[in-house]
Formats: sequence, structure tokens, C-alpha cells
Amino acid sequence: MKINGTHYRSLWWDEDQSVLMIIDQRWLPHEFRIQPVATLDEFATAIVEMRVRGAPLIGATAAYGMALAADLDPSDNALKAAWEQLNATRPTAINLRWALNRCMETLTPLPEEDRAKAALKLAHAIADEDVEINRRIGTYGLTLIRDIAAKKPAGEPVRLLTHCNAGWIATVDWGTATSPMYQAHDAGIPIHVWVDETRPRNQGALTAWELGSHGISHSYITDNAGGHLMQHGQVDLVITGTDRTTRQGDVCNKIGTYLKALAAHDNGVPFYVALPSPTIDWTVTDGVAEIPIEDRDSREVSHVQGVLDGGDIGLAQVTPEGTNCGNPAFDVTPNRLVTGLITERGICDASATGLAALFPDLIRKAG
Ligand SMILES: CSC[C@@H](O)[C@@H](O)C(=O)COP(=O)(O)O
Repeated sequence: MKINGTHYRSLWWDEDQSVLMIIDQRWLPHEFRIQPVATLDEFATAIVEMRVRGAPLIGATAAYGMALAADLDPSDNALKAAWEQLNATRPTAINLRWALNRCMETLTPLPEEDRAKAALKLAHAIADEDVEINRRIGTYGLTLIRDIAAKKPAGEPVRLLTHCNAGWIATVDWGTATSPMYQAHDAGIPIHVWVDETRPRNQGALTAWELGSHGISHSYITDNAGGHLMQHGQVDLVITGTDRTTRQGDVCNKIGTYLKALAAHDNGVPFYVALPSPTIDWTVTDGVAEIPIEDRDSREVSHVQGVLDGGDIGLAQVTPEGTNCGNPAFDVTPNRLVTGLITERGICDASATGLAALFPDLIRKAG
């Protein structure tokens, strides 16, 4: 999407330097910094430190990491070591393992001398496919927004609520949850987006930055405001992203998503999840019982990052010194609370049969 009129993807390959370039998201929305990722350790660090973040973007980054690994040493042992190092970076978003496994399946049958070229080609393909998947999710999600708009007096905005950042910078482009919003706005449908702050890392600020750059009306709200807004009829539709969705449609996403789904259910507000197929974990059935939840540094809870009065970016401590903090980074919304899944092949029920009807080929492949 565009920043000040220039189109960017959230990562791209620099042909001249033969290196991956990323937008370092630690500094957004306050500073736009681009950086190269040139070693395997830098790839791992970029994912661990959330310089790149969001399930689809983590997957695409890992694919470029495997391309670098294959260039440095294309042997089976070296590729396996790179797989291990990258797979250990973040435990919840399944796109990481999906991309790493796809690289291994493609590269290991090839002669070693062909692997580097094939790995880079595959990384480009994974990045391009992500863009197309998200564009398609947007066209299906747009139909939901259009239907709601059709029942409203002309000019009255469709009010959406989203949690975390499932926007273009969490993917290669378009975003998942935001893609329908961009496409609705571009189609001239008036929308207003309630953007959850999403403590502790405030990914909502990234969403606000994205929507603002695209001219979409939005309000940044505290994480606890959504239920109140729903009770007062001010939310027409919730759309979130997901880091891993099970074969029966349980949705793991940023911590706090479950509470939004409960509030939506209690108030009869449709709760949809934008789901690219690489985010489906066909090996997992019960999300609450089986999905590993990342436990992050307590400093993300005890401190908040922002722009200080002098203009520098800095940290402020919000808790008493020495306070014990807990920081589970994701939660699971059981399928019974999810109205539907917006995928690149259409919208389906959050159920085993719904997903099986859209993705029979992927189920067969997963065994
Ligand atoms: C299209 S991104 C979908 C999810 O990855 C997103 O909602 C999310 O939870 C991101 O978590 P993060 O910890 O910022 O990587």
C-alpha cells in the first residue's frame, strides 16, 4: 500500500545488493526506517524482536531466510540447521512453519547446486502469493461490508472493529482484516473503523497509521471499549486476523481477541476472521488445548513505548518498580463464537465442514 504516495510492500528484494529489505516495525508509527537483513542471525533477530511481525509476513521473511541459507551452504545439514534456527523464533504463528516446510519440501529433492536459485525463486513466489491471497480476501470481505451498507441510510458509514494489526505491514501487502476495508473505501462505501489499541505492544497504532495513510476514517480506542460500543449499537461488524486457525475453525489471534468475540456474541454483532490458507494448521483440532501460546517479555507490559516530549522515541514505565507482569501474547477464540472465515477461496463457516468444503486439496495433502 502507499506511504505518502509511494507504493511499498512490507519487504522486498534488492536486486543490486542481493539482500532482503524490511520496514523495521519497532519504530512505527513514529519513524519509517528501512533496513537490510543480511545474515541468518539477522533474520532470526528480525522475527524475534518483531522488526517484522504478523503471521503472513513472518512466513515470507522466513522463506527469504531459507534462500540466504541455501546460498551460503546448500547442504541438507545446513538447510536443516537454518530451519531449526528460524522455526524457534516465534511459536504461535503457523505461517512460519508452513513457509519453512514448503522450502524444505522444494529444495531437498534438488541437486545442491540448484538449491540457492530455487530457494530465492520460491521466496519471491511465497511473497507474491501472499499479496494475491490478501487481495482476494478483500474482495470476499467487501461483500459483507457492501451488504451492511445496503441496509443503511445513504452516506451512513459501516462501523467495523478490528483488533491488533492485521494490516498490510503484517503481510506482504493489503493485509488480511484490513483488505476488505481498503477495498470498501476504494469502492466509495463509507466506513469507520474502531481500532483496538492492543496492549501491550499497541499494534493498533500501526493499524491507525495504515488507515490514516489511506484516508480511512477511524478511531483509536482502548482495549476495553469494544464491548461498550457493541452494547450501544455502534459496531456493525468485527473483522480480525489470525495467527493459526485449526482444522475445525478455532481461531488463535492476538491476546484480547477472545474477549471481543464474547462481546460480539452477546450483542449479536457478526464476528469474522480474515484467514489466508497458510494460516490453517490442519494438524490441530482443538485450538485451546493444542496451540502453543507465546509468552513474551514482561517489560512489554511494565513499559510503554512512544514519542517523548522532546521528540525522541522512548520507553515509560507504567508499573511500580519490581511488579510481576504476565504477558501471554495470543488467545484462542473457539469456533462457536466465530460467525465466519473470510478466505481467499470464499467465506465459510468456522467449522471442519466449512473449511473442508473450500480446501479439499489442502486437507488431502495434510493427510
Ligand atoms: C495478518 S496478521 C494476523 C495476525 O498475525 C495478527 O492479527 C497478530 O496477531 C499479529 O501479532 P504480532 O504479535 O504483532 O505478530
